[in-house]
Amino acid sequence: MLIIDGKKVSIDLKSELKVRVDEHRAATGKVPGLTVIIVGEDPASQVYVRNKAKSCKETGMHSSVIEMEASTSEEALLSKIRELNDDPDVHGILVQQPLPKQIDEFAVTLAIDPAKDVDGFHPENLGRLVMGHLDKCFVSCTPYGILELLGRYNIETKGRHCVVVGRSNIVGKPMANLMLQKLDATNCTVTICHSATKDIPSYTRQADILIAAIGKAGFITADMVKPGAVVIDVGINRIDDPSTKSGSRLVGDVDYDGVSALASAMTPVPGGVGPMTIAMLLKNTLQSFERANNLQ
Ligand SMILES: Nc1nc(=O)c2c([nH]1)NC[C@@H]1CN(c3ccc(C(=O)N[C@@H](CCC(=O)O)C(=O)O)cc3)C=[N+]21
Ligand SMILES: [Mg+2]
Repeated sequence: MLIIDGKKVSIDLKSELKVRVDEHRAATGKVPGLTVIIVGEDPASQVYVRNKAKSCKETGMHSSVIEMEASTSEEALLSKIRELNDDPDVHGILVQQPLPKQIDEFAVTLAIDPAKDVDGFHPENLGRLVMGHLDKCFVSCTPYGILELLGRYNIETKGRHCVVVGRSNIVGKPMANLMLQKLDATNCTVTICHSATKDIPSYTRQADILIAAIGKAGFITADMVKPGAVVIDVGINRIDDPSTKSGSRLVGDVDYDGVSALASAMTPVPGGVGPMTIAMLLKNTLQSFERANNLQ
């Protein structure tokens, strides 16, 4: 079984991005800038925000983090976003989700300038993706990272059956629509399963490429997978494990030990899709900078 090493690919990709950032700095004196807004103090969110800032530094990009209190009003957040929309040194804006319940996530998504929406969540970006205008949009980072992995590992996709389990706006829907496009690492027949699907295993067992984005630890078991399938695990679930120092560990949506015995290739958790999500965020931020400065 081939382990699809997202950690390694993300390191390669970040060093490729650094070369371009260094060239831009030398030529223009400017570098791409990413601003992350975090509202409240969710510890998991803080870990991601720190990882993002660290990766920005590694690639020579500028990063700033704006921390707002959990009680922040929607209007205060929207006004901060408008300020960043107008700031020419900010090329990417990311508002960490989930947001506190007094704030409407969709209103926030709509407020971000689509040209700075490096998450690819704005309907203009998701709409362009669905219509296949990928050169003019931002592709949401997790699906984009999975595409990059399939491409770099030369996974055969054309005409094969891709089953996506999960229909979120940030993973399942963009992922399924990408796999439908006529590109090198896509061009699949696509099925989407979700919480109301009757008999999910009857679909997953038909998958040549199975993408699990359910948010439930170990949901995909060996009996649900066709021998030889390529299995992509998007899940990031922290579960209790008294045998570890921290008392918990990260597992995916796929039962790794069972499924790895019959899959032909598989992403691990951690070290699979997660690090690629961050690398693609930086790639999108660089792309935004290049568009803003007519460097493409
Ligand atoms: N507006 C917005 N955009 C996001 O992209 C976004 C978000 N909100 N909210 C939270 C989720 C989650 N997310 C992750 C990114 C990287 C890892 C990652 O690097 N994971 C490492 C391990 C990290 C660890 O050890 O905790 C891995 O899988 O190997 C995980 C999770 C981005 N998210
Ligand atoms: Mg879902």
